[in-house]
Amino acid sequence: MKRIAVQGIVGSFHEDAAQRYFAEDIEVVECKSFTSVCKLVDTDQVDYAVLAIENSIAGSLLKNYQLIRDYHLRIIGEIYLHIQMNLMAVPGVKPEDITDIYSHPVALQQCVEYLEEYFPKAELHEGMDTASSARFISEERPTNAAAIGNLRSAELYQLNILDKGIETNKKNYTRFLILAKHGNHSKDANKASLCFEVGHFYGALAGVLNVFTEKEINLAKIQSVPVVGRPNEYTIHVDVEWENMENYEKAIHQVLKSVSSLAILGEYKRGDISVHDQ
Ligand SMILES: O=C(O)C(=O)C[C@]1(C(=O)O)C=C[C@@H](O)C=C1
Repeated sequence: MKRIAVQGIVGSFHEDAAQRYFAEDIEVVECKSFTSVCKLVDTDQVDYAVLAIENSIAGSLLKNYQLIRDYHLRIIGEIYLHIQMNLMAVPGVKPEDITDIYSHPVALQQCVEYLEEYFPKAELHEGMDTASSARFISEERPTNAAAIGNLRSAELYQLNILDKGIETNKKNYTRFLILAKHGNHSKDANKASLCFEVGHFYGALAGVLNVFTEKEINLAKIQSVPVVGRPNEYTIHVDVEWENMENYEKAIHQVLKSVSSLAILGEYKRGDISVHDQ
């Protein structure tokens, strides 16, 4: 059985992403941090890891870009999940009783408008993940606190749903990457994640991006990530998609001539944003 590391516990969105991506019996290895998730892959203690990389409301998880590079991990796939957030508490607790709310920081960010409108005075507590926040509420049984998470965690930890769909925007999607220690060349790859650095002179980045245009490669995402210890310097991460693999290979060949370093983090089959709606 494949062993998959995720940050958080059973009932978290990461666990859900792992179950849906592999769609077979898997052993989920619960971790306390994104760093320990990456360490487990690096030291061969798990086969794969699932790592959130961006959310359509909260934006990119920059630290995770850095971790993938630091641990030299390979991206072998991706999955998008439609994220719905819910307010939950132990039975008997009413919205007017709530003074404290627990969840993952990214989940809290996704509900900021709702929290400002309905719970402007509540103290927000950042937990390891949404599911452990739900479990905490379930174990401690506070009469003045609630957690934010998915419906599955409410069910698993026997909490009452006080409000459903509290995220700021209903089109709330998180993209998760599937990571391994070694990449495999996938024949049905139609997307790649690359990173590179360019010099500080005019047109340096535009020159690289133009290569993709010329070769009819779609630039799906561009993200600059600070180089730690070198202020004002960035690694440029791009996700590119193609119809014709040959065009992609030619583009890479060309790009190599104008960047100071290029790493292909992974070539994989692109995930479908609408498939895994809750
Ligand atoms: O807290 C969880 O349940 C998670 O899986 C973490 C996480 C994240 O890291 O962004 C995953 C998906 C949602 O965007 C909210 C939180």
